[in-house]
Amino acid sequence: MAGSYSEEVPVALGGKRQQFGRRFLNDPARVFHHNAWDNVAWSEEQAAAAEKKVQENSTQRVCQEKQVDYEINAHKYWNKFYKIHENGFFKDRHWLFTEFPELAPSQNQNHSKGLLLENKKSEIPEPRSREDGSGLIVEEQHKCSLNSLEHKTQMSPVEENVTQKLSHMEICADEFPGSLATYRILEVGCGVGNTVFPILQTNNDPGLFVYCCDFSSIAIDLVQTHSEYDPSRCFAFVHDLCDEEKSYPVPNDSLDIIILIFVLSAIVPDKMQKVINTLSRLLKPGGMMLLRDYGRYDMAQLRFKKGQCLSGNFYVRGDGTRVYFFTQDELDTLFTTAGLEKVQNLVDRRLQVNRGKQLTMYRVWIQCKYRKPLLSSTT
Ligand SMILES: C[S@@+](CC[C@H](N)C(=O)[O-])C[C@H]1O[C@@H](n2cnc3c(N)ncnc32)[C@H](O)[C@@H]1O
Repeated sequence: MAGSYSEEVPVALGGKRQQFGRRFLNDPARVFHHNAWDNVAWSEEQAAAAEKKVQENSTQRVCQEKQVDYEINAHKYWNKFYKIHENGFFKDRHWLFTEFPELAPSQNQNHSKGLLLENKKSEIPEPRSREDGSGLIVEEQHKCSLNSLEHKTQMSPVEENVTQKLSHMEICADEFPGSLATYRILEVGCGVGNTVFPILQTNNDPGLFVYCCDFSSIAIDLVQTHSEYDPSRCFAFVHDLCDEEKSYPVPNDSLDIIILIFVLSAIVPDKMQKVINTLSRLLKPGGMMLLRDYGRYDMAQLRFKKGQCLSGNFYVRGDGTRVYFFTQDELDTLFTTAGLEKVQNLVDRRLQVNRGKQLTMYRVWIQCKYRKPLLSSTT
């Protein structure tokens, strides 16, 4: 229900940072004057009508045999999707850096270009500070690096032993792609790279490395053959988020940011928690998980017909791909159970307007940022 969300948008409007744009529909008569209105309040009647539609379209569930097929062949349905649409879908990313400035945190800061990458073993870069406070970690790393330099000048036998062990660890660490990077971002369920390529274009931090994965090999092929795919800055790989046997190509505690954009909703609800737990382990202490996904009663949910419902708020589209519609509380539980702390959990209610056809479409998206504590005990 619209009213059951713990609304944080008004807080954001109250002076800190404006979320999701500034065009408000104060006069309903002006609805067709623009293509979209931000932070639209839902009336009680509208919320009740949405609830009724969901009850109606959820009465008849997809049979068990088909449900199993959608689960075990999920990657095949997405492969089919990308075979048909290639990179023609999910392109609208105008909100990416305004909503997630963490994806390009250093754009206004003075970096000495490539310092760490070029001189990793001999020089120590200046610590950076970040708006979101995660600069603290970088400063800690800086201190550690300085300490290890001091160790190199006068070492006891015990220290030498430790140093040998450390340098062995360094060699192991060097074996993963992007191991020399200072800012590591992983996008899971990246599709054809509609987020990855804007990040690579916009974030010119020489220490940046972007990992991205999807279980659709066709999508990953499209990323890898993209003209802007640069293996020295990016590593795209096929990976099923639900496959617990398969590990990620990065160590635990190594990522600054993990992005999930309209991907958690594509996963069967009873596997979501394990996915978030696993991803959470990959984050550095202080690292953040960023999510944008479908919210409960989004227009797309209300449009489903009877017979497309798999389980509560989980549906299958005509092409065999699946989608879940979240509440803020559900997402909060998923992230906090994985040991992360809430930084942001907002609902974005937008009214999109087709002025030609005089149609109104109520969109509901949820946006979350959750941070791994500096002293963490992740599951
Ligand atoms: C709605 S699309 C979003 C794609 C991309 N994040 C974007 O915004 O353009 C969902 C993506 O999640 C991927 N996906 C779904 N389930 C997955 C899983 N279990 N493991 C990895 N990727 C998955 C699909 O292949 C698809 O590319």
